[in-house]
Amino acid sequence: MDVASLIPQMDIGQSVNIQRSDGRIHAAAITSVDEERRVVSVEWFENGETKGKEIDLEQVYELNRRLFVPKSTRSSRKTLATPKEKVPGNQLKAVENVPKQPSKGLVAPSSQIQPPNQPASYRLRSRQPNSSVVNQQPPAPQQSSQPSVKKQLPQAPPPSGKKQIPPSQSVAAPVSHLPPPPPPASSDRDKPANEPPNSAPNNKPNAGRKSSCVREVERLKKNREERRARLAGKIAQRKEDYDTSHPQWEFLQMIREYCSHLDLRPLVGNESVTFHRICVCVRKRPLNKKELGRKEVDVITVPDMSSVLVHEPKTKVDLTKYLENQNFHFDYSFDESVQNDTVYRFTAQPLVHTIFQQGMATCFAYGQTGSGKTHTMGGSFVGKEQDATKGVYAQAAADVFKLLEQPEHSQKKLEVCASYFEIYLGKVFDLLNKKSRLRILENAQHEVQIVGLKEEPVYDLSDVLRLISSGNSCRTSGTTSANQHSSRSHAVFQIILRKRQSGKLHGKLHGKLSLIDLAGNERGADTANSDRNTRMEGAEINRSLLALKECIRALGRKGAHCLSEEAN
Ligand SMILES: Nc1ncnc2c1ncn2[C@@H]1O[C@H](COP(=O)(O)OP(=O)(O)OP(=O)(O)O)[C@@H](O)[C@H]1O
Repeated sequence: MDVASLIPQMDIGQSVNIQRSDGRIHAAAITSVDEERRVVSVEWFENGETKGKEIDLEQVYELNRRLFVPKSTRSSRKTLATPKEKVPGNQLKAVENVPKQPSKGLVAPSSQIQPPNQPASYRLRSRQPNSSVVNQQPPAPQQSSQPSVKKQLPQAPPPSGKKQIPPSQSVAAPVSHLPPPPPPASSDRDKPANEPPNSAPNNKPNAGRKSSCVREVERLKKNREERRARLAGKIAQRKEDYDTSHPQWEFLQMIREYCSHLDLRPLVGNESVTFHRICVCVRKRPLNKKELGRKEVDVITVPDMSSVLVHEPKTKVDLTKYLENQNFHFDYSFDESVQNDTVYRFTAQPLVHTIFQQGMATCFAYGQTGSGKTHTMGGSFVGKEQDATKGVYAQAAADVFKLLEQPEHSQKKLEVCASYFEIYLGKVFDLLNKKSRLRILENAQHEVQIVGLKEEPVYDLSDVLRLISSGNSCRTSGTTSANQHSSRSHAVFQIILRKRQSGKLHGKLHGKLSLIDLAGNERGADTANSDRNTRMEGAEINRSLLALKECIRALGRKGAHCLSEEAN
C-alpha cells in the first residue's frame, strides 16, 4: 500500500518497532515527528546509553502498520465535519456567547478540536490546519458527559454574518468511526479542570503540543545526563578503589573485573586424587618482594583445580588497553595459597606406592628460574635457610618409611637407600661424595649406569634429611636477575628400594623414585647482566632442558610422573 495514502497515528513517547542497520528489530520511543520531511525521530536505551535515529515514515509503516489509517477514514471524517472546518472559530464564539456558561463549559466544545486530556504528545496530524484537526480528533470521553453544552450551542445567537452550525453537524456523528482515544497523559490529567486547554484556535494548540514534545525531549535529556553522572561516579569510585598512581592500574582493574565474573573454585586440598599414568601439574607462586616493589601486575588466575588463566595486557595501535585472556589445562593446578604438602599429595605421593610395586617413577620440577622448583622439591625457605621437612624429597621419604612398616610390605625384606647427584654443564657430580665427578656408561643390557654413584642406606627420616642438607650444601648455585639463589644444575634425589640379600652390600633393585629439581630455564634477559660463566650455564641449561623432552617421552613409555611448575 502507498504510505502517502495513509495517515500516521503517532504520539511522542509512543513505542514503535524499528529495524537497525544490522537487521535487528526492537522497540523505540518516538521523540519527534517531522511532517514536512516525513521522518520520525526515535530513541532507545542500549548498553547503558541512549541512542537515536531518524526513520522515514515508509520504514515506520513497514513495521508498524497498525499506526496508519487509510485516508478514506480521514476523508469520511472530513466530510462529516466539513461544516466545522468551514467555520473554525464559530463554535468557540458560540460558547463564549452562552450566558453564565461556566469556564468548564468552554472545555467541552474545544475538546472536540483537541481534547485537553490528550497525552503529552505530538500528533503528526496535529500540524494540519485547525479545521482538519477537528475532524480527525476523537472526542474525549467527557464529551458525552457534556450534553448540556452541546444542546446550548444551537441556542446561542449566531455570530453576525456567519452561518450557524446545526447541532446535528457537530463532531458527535463521526466520533463512532474514529479510533479509540489514547489514554490521557498524567501531566494533563493533573491540570485543574478550569485551566484553559491547549485547544485555543490559531497558534495556541501548536504551542501546547510543541511544549509536550520539548518536555519529552527534556525528560530524555535529563535521564541521559543522570546516567552519565552515575557512570562518571562509578569511574571515579573505581579510581579510588585502585591506586591510580600505579602505572598499570587500568590492567589491574580489567583483570579484577574479568575475574569478578568467574566462578572461582581453586583446589583447596581435600579433593580426591585420581590416578594418572603421566600427570602434569602447574603451581603458581605469589609475587615476591622485588616484583611487588616494581609494582608488577599479577597476571595469573587459577580459576579451578585443573586450569590456569593468563591475562595478557595488550595495547592497540590507538593506545587503547585491553586484555587477552588465555586458558591452559593441566591435571591439577595450584594457586599461590596452596602449600607444599598439598602439592606433594597430588603429585609425588601416588608414586611412592608405585615403587613398592616394583615400579620406576620420576617426578620433575620444571619451570623458569625463580618460579619455585627448589621451594617445592627441597623445601620452603625461611630467609636463606631451607626447611627440608616441607619439601617433596622429605615427604616422599617419610611415606616410604610408613609403607615399609605396613604388613603387605614388611614381609618383602626391603631396604631403603638414597643417592643425590647433580648434572652441571653436562657433567655428573655426586652430592653425597664430596661432589666427585661421575661417569655415565651403558652396560651390556643397554642400561645407562652412573658409575660410582654413592647409595647411602637410610633407616628413618632424619637420615634422609641429613643427606639432603649435606647434598644441598654443595649443589652448584648462582644468581640470576630472577633468583638470588638460583640452582645452576639439575639435582636428582633418588629413593631406592632393594631386596635385602645376605652377604651383599646392595641387594636386587625393587623400585626407584627419582625426584628431580631441574635448573630453571632462562631468557636472555635473565642473565644479560651476568658474567660469561653464568651465560654459558644458561645456554647449557636451556640445551639440556630441550633434550629433556626426549627423556620424558622415553619415561612416558615406562610410566613417569611429571610435576610442572609455571613461572608467574
Ligand atoms: N609457592 C611459593 N610460596 C612462597 N614463596 C615461594 C614459592 N615458590 C617460590 N617461592 C620463593 O621464590 C624464590 C625462588 O624460588 P626457588 O629458588 O625455589 O626458584 P627455582 O625455580 O628453584 O629457581 P632456579 O631455577 O633459579 O633455581 C624463593 O625465595 C622461594 O622462597
